[in-house]
Amino acid sequence: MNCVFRNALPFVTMGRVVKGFGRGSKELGIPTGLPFFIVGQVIKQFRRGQRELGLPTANFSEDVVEHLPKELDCGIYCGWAKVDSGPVYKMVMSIGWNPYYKNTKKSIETHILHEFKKDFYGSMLKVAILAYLRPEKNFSSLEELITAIKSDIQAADKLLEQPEYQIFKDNSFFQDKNGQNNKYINGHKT
Ligand SMILES: Cc1cc2nc3c(=O)[nH]c(=O)nc-3n(C[C@H](O)[C@H](O)[C@H](O)COP(=O)(O)O)c2cc1C
Ligand SMILES: Nc1ncnc2c1ncn2[C@@H]1O[C@H](COP(=O)(O)OP(=O)(O)O)[C@@H](O)[C@H]1O
Ligand SMILES: [Mg+2]
Repeated sequence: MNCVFRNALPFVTMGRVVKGFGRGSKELGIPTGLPFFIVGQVIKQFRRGQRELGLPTANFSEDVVEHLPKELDCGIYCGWAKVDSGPVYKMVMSIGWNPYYKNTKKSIETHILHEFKKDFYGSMLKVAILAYLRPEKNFSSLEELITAIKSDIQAADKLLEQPEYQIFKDNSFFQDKNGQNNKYINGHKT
């Protein structure tokens, strides 16, 4: 299974920019290049999400992090996510160094707005990153970090209800064909 995913990675492709995505602006310091689609394997990290924050984050493998295009700056984002061939759910995502924990490696972590019955390490995670919420920050307490993440979740929950974000839920990127996405393979239409 590992091998199948590794052969398919990195899988990072850019999609069509639709009306309402005039957010990317160098003057405002907001990243351009959205929406962004990523698929990769979920790996084990520090387990702080579940154990310390009560907010698990599915972390992408190192190959995905290494091949992330420069256009996608560090920060907090939201969009849609799908685990293996499951349903598409809302998600919030952190891309960066987790300044509160002073990580030495960059990570891409997705918290899915759904209660899963069990962990899904090793699964294939697909994400459509649609909107930038804020830069990553340091906090003086764990409670402040948790409050900030909960506020991101609320903001994402509301934002993703808007029609220009809803359409991505049905994007062909998320559709399975023989267990694989055959429409885009490593950025090439098939
Ligand atoms: C929506 C969201 C926002 C986050 N914002 C920050 C942040 O501003 N600063 C920070 O240090 N970490 C931030 N994080 C990352 C958490 O610190 C991280 O998810 C936690 O350390 C779990 O890491 P682990 O998966 O390696 O166990 C954020 C995570 C999410 C999901
Ligand atoms: N709603 C969810 N969103 C993201 N991951 C979840 C969710 N529910 C359960 N998980 C599981 O929790 C794991 C992440 O927990 P976390 O404490 O962040 O550990 P790690 O440091 O290994 O990423 C995910 O890899 C996944 O298997
Ligand atoms: Mg995590």
